[in-house]
Amino acid sequence: MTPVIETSGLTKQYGEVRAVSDLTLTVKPGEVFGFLGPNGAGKSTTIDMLLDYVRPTAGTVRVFGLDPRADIKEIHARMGVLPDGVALYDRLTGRHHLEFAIGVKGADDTVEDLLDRVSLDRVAATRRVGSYSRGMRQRLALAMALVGSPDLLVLDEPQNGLDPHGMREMRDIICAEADRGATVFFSSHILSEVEAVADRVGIMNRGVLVAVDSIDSLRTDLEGGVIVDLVVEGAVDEDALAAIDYVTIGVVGQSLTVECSQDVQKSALIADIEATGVTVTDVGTRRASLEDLFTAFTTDVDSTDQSTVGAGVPESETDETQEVTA
Ligand SMILES: Nc1ncnc2c1ncn2[C@@H]1O[C@H](COP(=O)(O)OP(=O)(O)OP(=O)(O)O)[C@@H](O)[C@H]1O
Repeated sequence: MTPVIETSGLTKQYGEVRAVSDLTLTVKPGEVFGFLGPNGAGKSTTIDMLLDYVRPTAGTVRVFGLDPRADIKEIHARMGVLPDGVALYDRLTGRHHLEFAIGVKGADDTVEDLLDRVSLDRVAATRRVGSYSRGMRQRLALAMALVGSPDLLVLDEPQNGLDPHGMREMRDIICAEADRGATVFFSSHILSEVEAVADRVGIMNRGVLVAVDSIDSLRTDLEGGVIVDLVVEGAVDEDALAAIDYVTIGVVGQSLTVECSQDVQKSALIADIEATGVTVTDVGTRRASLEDLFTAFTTDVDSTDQSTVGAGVPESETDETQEVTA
C-alpha cells in the first residue's frame, strides 16, 4: 500500500541553521501520527515541506506517492490542513470562510454540519472573524480543514488556543476522522493529548528525528519504561549516583527520578542509592509517560551542533523560504 507520507533524507538548511536534517519517515494509510518536539525542533518546517510551502534543500518528500513540487493541487484536493498561525480574514464571517472552503474543494458539506462538528456556535458564525477568540478561530480553521472529508489531515499544533474542553473535542474529532479511515498527521506540544490519540509518534530534536515508534515500544526502548521516584535525605552526590550504571538517575534537589527496566529489584536499587550517602524517605513507581519519554529523547545534545535551536538566525535568512501558493 502506498504510504500517505514518505520522506527520505529530507533536509532544510536556513543559512547556518539546519531546521530539518536527513529526515526519513513513513506514515501509513489510516494512521494517527503525532509529531513531537521542543520549540524549534523542525516540526513546522517539515509540515511546510509536505505542503510545498517550503522547498527542501535535499532529500525527497511524497504525499499519496506524489511529489508536492509537481502535484500540489492533486495533493491539496485530498488533504485538509490546519496550519500553524492560521490566516483568516477578519472582515469575513465564519460562515463565509466555510462557504469559501466548500466552494474551493467542490465539496457537498453543509456549513451547519461543519459548525456542529467543531462546536462552533451557529450564531457566532454570522459574526465577523475579527471578533472571534483564539479558540473560536482555531475551531473555524479546523472546520475548514475537515471540508470534503479529506484522506489526510495535517494539523500543526491543533490544540493551540483551545481550553481543556476544546482539547477534548479536538481529541474526539481526531479519533472520529481516524475511524472513518482518514490519516492524521499532527504536531503538538501537549504530550498527554498526543498520548491519548496517536498510534505512533515521531520525536524531533534540533531537526533530527530521534525516535519514531508506538508509545509502548518507545517505553520498552527506554530500558523497559519504569520510573522510580525517590525522595532522599542527606547530601546528594550526583557523581556517585551516575556511577550506578544499570539505571539513569535524574536529580532535582532531594528528589531522584530513576529510569530503569522492569527487572531491576527495588530493594537492591535503594541499597545502591543509600550507599552513596543518602537515606531514602519515600518511594513511588510508575510507568514512563510520554512526558518522560519526550524528556529522555530530547535532553542530550551538544549545544554547538549546527542545527542548534534558534541559533540566532539573522533576519535576512528568513527570505530563503520559498513561498509557494497552492
Ligand atoms: N524562514 C526561516 N528562516 C530562517 N530560519 C528558520 C525559518 N523557519 C524556521 N527556521 C528555523 O528552523 C528551526 C526549526 O523551526 P520550526 O519552526 O520548524 O520548528 P518547530 O518544531 O515547528 O517549532 P515550534 O514548536 O516552536 O513551532 C528553528 O531554529 C527556526 O528558527
